[in-house]
Amino acid sequence: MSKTACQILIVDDEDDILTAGRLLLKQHFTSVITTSDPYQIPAILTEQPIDVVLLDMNYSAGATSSKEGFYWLKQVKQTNPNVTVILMTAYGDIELAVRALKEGASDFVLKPWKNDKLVAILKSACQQRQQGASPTIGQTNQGNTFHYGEFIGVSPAMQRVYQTIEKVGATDANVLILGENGTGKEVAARALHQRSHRAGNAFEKVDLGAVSETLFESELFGHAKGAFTDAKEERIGRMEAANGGTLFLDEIGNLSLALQAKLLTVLQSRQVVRLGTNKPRPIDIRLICATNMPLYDMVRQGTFRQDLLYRINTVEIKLPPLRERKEDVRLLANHFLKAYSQKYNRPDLGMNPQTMHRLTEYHWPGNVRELDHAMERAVILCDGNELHADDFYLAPNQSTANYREEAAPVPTEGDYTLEALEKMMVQKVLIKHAGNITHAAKELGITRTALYRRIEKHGL
Ligand SMILES: Nc1ncnc2c1ncn2[C@@H]1O[C@H](COP(=O)(O)OP(=O)(O)OP(=O)(O)O)[C@@H](O)[C@H]1O
Repeated sequence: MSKTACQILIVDDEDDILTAGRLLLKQHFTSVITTSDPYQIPAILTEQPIDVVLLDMNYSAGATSSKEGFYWLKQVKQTNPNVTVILMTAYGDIELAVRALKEGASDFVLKPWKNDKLVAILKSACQQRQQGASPTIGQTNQGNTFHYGEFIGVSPAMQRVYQTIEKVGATDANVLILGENGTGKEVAARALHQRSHRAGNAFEKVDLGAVSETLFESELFGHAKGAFTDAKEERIGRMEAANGGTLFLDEIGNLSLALQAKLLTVLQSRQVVRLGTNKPRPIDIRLICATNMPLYDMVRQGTFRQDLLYRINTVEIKLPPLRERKEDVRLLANHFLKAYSQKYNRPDLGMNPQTMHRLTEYHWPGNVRELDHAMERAVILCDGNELHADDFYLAPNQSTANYREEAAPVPTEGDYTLEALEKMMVQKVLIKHAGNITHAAKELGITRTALYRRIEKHGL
């Protein structure tokens, strides 16, 4: 096995860790130096061409605050800003590790480490040093497509998303995913779950925008038989169903203040009480929340509880809108074109450069979901073997362009079919809520999925 050309320094006060690390890493890297005395760090870095420092966060006996780790991280960066630092931290230190990443560490490993994982992290760090750039995650040479799990995209903004998912996926940290509709928040939540030790257990998604105020408690916490009129059977709630796994609360920004208080109580106590009972039941869940609403503004306006926000946002992932990553539009368009030409048996279908240009310039208010649906519709409706911009029915670029009032065809007498009326109603409500799917669906009394289906059906 050829070794990676890389000089690694391990700093830890426990000799056992140093020995285990040295024995493991010497098999994979050209040079491994160890020290149990962090005060030696500046001298070693000055005398030796160290590429990567694997640094423990606590040194004094019994210390757990990680203060020393931050101090030594700063010393390493001051002595040689180009050295890559990987921190070693105990399992519960996730918040500190996140802070360390902000302060210049490149990555962290949980102690006790898994040999394969540690070697992979260090190999990637060494490669990064050699290339002088941050590594791209999940790059595969499949034509001109770039995959990271289910995600497609090469833009720097998406690279940052992949890197954060890699770093926090394996932990139990609560994650808040922010982004417009259709940017991939659920894809990100599933990717986090798949990378966690909970991957073999449930991934329970609750769309809080679709749960009514009255059903919230029985849906989330469960109920006993007879707890209310329709409670014919005992039922466990979604929180208990997620036990041992991940609970994904989508559209958390839609919760009323009263329900926010109820949710917070459960998250703080880590216990649920089924409606109609008084027995608390412990829950072990990893919490991921998502919303397209401006939670920080809502806290300022008093419509979202600050204490709840701080409980759910240990790590934040922001999914960028598609219009801000034009390079990804190209990749996604090619990906969907390939998928739908296969699905609809149109193997000769192609797209000219002008059409691709129009797609990259379009503002995609519905983001990746809209591009996906637009491509499917274009593949189905296109007459020849070349897709044209007209096949996509792109509205002029403006934020609510898809739902402009003048575009709403008012049914004329004799045209009062249910279909026509439904289309008019959906369009009117979308206009009223400036294209906000959650609000429009709520007003129409249907789920967001049902609304998306109707938007598709009526070509809105
Ligand atoms: N980067 C991406 N690559 C490939 N497919 C993507 C990407 N982002 C999103 N998608 C696809 O777009 C659709 C919408 O994604 P998803 O449901 O995760 O978005 P969302 O942000 O949760 O939307 P909403 O806020 O409306 O619930 C899905 O079909 C998903 O697979």
